[in-house]
Amino acid sequence: MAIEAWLMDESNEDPRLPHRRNPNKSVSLDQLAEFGVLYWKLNPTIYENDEELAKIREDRGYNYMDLLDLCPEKVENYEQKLKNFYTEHIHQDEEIRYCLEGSGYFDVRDKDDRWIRILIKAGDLIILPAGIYHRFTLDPSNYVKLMRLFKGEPVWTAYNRPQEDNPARKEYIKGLTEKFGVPLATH
Ligand SMILES: CSCCC(=O)C(=O)O
Ligand SMILES: [Fe+2]
Repeated sequence: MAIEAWLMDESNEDPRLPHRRNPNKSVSLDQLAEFGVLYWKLNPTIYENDEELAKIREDRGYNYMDLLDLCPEKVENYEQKLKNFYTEHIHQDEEIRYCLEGSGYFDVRDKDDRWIRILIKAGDLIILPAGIYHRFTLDPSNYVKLMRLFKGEPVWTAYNRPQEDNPARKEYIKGLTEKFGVPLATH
């Protein structure tokens, strides 16, 4: 099964609920790729010895790797971290996450500034481009184990919205504008 993504509804209910529209408006891999979100399906049970993963890491220069086991026993300041993850932000580098166990939601803004919700399950590797507004939440399963990849010394700094003067944001918007040739909602 490929990745599953959909346009979010507008309700303010618990973020961990699916927040699908009625009827559901699904978003395809091709649509995600159009605004720079990339995806691979891998076999999470062999991650320590996976040639496909090794190839992606080599091709894209991801020499850094660590594991994030997102549960209260293993993460310092668990509640605060979750809160920060769900605060809309960008980074100056790509965000690369590979789900090894559990599940969760990455929300990204599309080119029209609407939230797209992406369900991440074991085996899903996702790359968010530098400068894209996004956030993360656990789902009702309440658990995820993620591999974090990075090119060079890792920088996890999150810049909360608004970031329209941030060079990474400007670069991202420039790419979108060249592709779609339309003014974007920016604020
Ligand atoms: C739990 S990883 C995803 C959260 C996030 O956006 C980040 O770490 O910057
Ligand atoms: Fe992030």
